[in-house]
Amino acid sequence: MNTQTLTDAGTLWRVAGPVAEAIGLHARLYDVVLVGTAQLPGEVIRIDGKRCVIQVYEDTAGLAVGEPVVNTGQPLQVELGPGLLGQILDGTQRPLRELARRGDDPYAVATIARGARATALDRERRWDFSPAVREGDQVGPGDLLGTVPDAAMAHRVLVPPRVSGIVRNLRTGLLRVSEPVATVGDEEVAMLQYWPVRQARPASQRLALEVPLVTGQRVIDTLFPIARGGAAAIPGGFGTGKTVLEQSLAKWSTADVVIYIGCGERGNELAEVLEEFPALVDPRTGTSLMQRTVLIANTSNMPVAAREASIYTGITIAEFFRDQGLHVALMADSTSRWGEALREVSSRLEEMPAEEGYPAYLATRLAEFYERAGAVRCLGDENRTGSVTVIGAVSPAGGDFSEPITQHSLRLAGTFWALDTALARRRHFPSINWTRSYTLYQLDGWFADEVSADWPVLRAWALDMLQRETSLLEIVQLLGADALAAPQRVVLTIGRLLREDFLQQSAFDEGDASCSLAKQHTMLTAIHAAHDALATAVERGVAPDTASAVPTLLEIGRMRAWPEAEMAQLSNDLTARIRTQLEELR
Ligand SMILES: Nc1ncnc2c1ncn2[C@@H]1O[C@H](COP(=O)(O)OP(=O)(O)OP(=O)(O)O)[C@@H](O)[C@H]1O
Repeated sequence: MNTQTLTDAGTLWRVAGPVAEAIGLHARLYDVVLVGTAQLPGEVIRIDGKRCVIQVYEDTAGLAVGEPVVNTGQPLQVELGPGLLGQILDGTQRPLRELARRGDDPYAVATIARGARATALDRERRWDFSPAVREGDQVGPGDLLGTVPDAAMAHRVLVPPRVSGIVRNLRTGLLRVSEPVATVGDEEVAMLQYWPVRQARPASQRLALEVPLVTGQRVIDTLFPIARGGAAAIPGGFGTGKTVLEQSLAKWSTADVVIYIGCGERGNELAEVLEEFPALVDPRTGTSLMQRTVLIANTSNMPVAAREASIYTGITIAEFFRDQGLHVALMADSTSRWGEALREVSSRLEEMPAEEGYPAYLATRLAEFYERAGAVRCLGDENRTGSVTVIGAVSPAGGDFSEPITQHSLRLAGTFWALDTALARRRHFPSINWTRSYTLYQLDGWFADEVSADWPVLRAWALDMLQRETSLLEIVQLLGADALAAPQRVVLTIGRLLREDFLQQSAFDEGDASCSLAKQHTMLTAIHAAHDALATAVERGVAPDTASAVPTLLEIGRMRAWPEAEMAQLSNDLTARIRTQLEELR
């Protein structure tokens, strides 16, 4: 290619939906360019000889051939620093509240003016910087320079990757994000740092995934736990409870920071998320959950290219908090809408479609996203560890799990929580199907050490009971309950107790929206003891229906309301009464 005829400013040649082409532009792949007189930001996604193909992050209506296209020479990057927590951003990190405020409507997400500019981090706000080093100290990538209070936490200001040297010109006190806090080697280091979104941030070591992200949801923690730093896929059809589940996870899981990417939901649905999320109360602090949340919002009526970028923007911000030694939970709702954006851009590029019209690189792109989940030892001498756990909702059309996004997510995520339309219709929530879901994370050791030595045995027992119940119910449907032997009828009774009294958990029940691991263990122990007593009675010849009808068994349904402090006592007491009642039967 003759680069001599190309310059940093080219000319618009063709526009098709979110895709534009420029000629005469000297650019590298993934450079950010400003398109047209309106200076709409876009990213070079293909270079064909002298033509640059650009995906544009804003509505391209009104662009005309011949308008200028200017290369910024930078890849798509995000601003990182204090002030991110509590923000609502779009896929290219524009602060929506700030932009909407100028238009006076806080939820007028879709009407933000084209080409509107605002930086993600406020340039005027001052932060109280307390240094943790002294001038003359030698520092390297990831070392702590100092902290500033941000929302409810101390935000660590770290030496950026690839920077090292002697600390000079160290400052203290009130500073703006762009003002240097120190010079390290030859580089001025400010709180504000940039990072290209399509590149994973470095860490010193990836760690094995041995600790769960505790969620407070019984079906998850007990049956299908997710590792801190792991990835989960939540496929579910319309109305199966994806949003409620993701909100419960945001609220109750043991994550320090939550990144929520609302990806291409309908405009009004997202408005609901924007209204609901700030109203969620953080159970740890009693203040708004937004204090430790960053919301990234992209509605279907916003440009598709920005939606494509949003998951990379989100995961880069997540890695930034991970590098500070924090545990981050990133939720994407939903990756299907993101995949649709990819499909639309690809079809405009006239690429050869693969499965269901998605581009052939769908699997690679999804993998690039999921692979950025992980637990790491961070750069720096503080011996910090941090993690990013990715939870991706998938909304397959018609609840069909054989479609490409569900199938690829399944291969990439270690945990699969399959939401079930039939369960949701029966109001069984969370509607996680226990026969189709699974976890590949080996966390039994952690639960045995931290909760109770018999946790793995109880968990395996519960899974087995539920599976046996499912097979037996199929027989009952075909042949009726009379076809079952007495011990099989016991399995049906216990399976029902497990489903109704253990797995069901309403997100709207104040006392039960979250359940501690100790309580989960106590509840399961009580059901297990009830099983043993019931099986013994039936072995002695008591009719299964008579045994299953003892009134104390019904009390198992009240366990979820037991106060934490009294549950051990209440459980021992109930178990003893169940045994006595069953022993008295003849
Ligand atoms: N854990 C839960 N506890 C109690 N009720 C729930 C729970 N999960 C879902 N529901 C009920 O199901 C309804 C639908 O849930 P939700 O809006 O999360 O579904 P969705 O899968 O996100 O739907 P959509 O496909 O429209 O995005 C809720 O309004 C609520 O009534």
